[in-house]
Amino acid sequence: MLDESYESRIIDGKVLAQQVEEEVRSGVEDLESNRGITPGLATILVGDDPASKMYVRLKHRACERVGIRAEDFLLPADSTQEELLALIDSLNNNKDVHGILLQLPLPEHFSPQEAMEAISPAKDADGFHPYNMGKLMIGDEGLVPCTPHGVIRALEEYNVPVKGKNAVIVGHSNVVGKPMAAMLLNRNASVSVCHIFTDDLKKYTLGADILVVAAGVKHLIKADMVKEGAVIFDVGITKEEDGVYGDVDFENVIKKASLITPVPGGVGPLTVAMLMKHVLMCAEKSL
Ligand SMILES: Nc1nc(=O)c2c([nH]1)NC[C@@H]1CN(c3ccc(C(=O)N[C@@H](CCC(=O)O)C(=O)O)cc3)C=[N+]21
Repeated sequence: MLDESYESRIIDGKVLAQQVEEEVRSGVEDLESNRGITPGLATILVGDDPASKMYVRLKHRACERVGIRAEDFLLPADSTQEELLALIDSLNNNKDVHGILLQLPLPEHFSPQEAMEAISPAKDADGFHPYNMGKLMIGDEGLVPCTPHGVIRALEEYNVPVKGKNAVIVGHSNVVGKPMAAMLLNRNASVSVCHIFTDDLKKYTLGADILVVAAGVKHLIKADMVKEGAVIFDVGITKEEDGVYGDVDFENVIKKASLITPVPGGVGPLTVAMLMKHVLMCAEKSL
């Protein structure tokens, strides 16, 4: 079991998420009393993948907690790209819908890129639209992807210095790795992005003051791969019969880390809380 002297090193994502949700709830109340607007999120789920259904449910429950109106749109797995685009178009034109979340992944025969581009950039609560991604790249952070935004929020809450620090990201996905790199660069970290083709991962991770791991490989990061005092964010989730595992060998790595997120209860809840913040932002900017 975990030595209790390490407990203060754990970044509790649930506590941070509660704090963010509290801010959102009060923002929602202000918007309602000042402008008579109740923020609304439309979620689109295509097919009935159990994990995706679970994630959408988590988001709906968060909406309930903060007072955002959530509407659930379900399309059968065998519906067409055209039907999906028609739904997105109707939601783009719906004044009561301020944020649109298209749950990923989509079934094989869809083009997720085309669908995400069809979402109005102003309603892009996920921050996945190329327009919002482009703004992020030039340092104008508005609607940014929720998971990296949550990591930045945690760094701020814990007063972790970023400027001039070595930040290493493992994973170069469009949803986590690439936007995370941009957000850390915007804060003047020296950023390295590693991925599946990196030939000596340890060479990079050993130099990391801030390490963000989003590879989706259970316990990829071992204690001998991290620097003493590193701040570590574990974005991976691997579900097995006996439990949920992160990309970091938490029990051993915590002995070297100064701060570390657990799985579950780390980056996941924070991601959902940032989504709530983004829906509020969309509603505040709506006409
Ligand atoms: N358009 C889109 N936006 C997303 O934000 C998005 C998506 N598609 N597709 C799937 C991923 C996954 N994702 C998670 C959200 C919360 C937890 C979360 O809160 N997990 C809990 C429970 C973990 C468990 O028991 O499974 C935790 O980590 O403590 C996890 C994963 C959002 N995603």
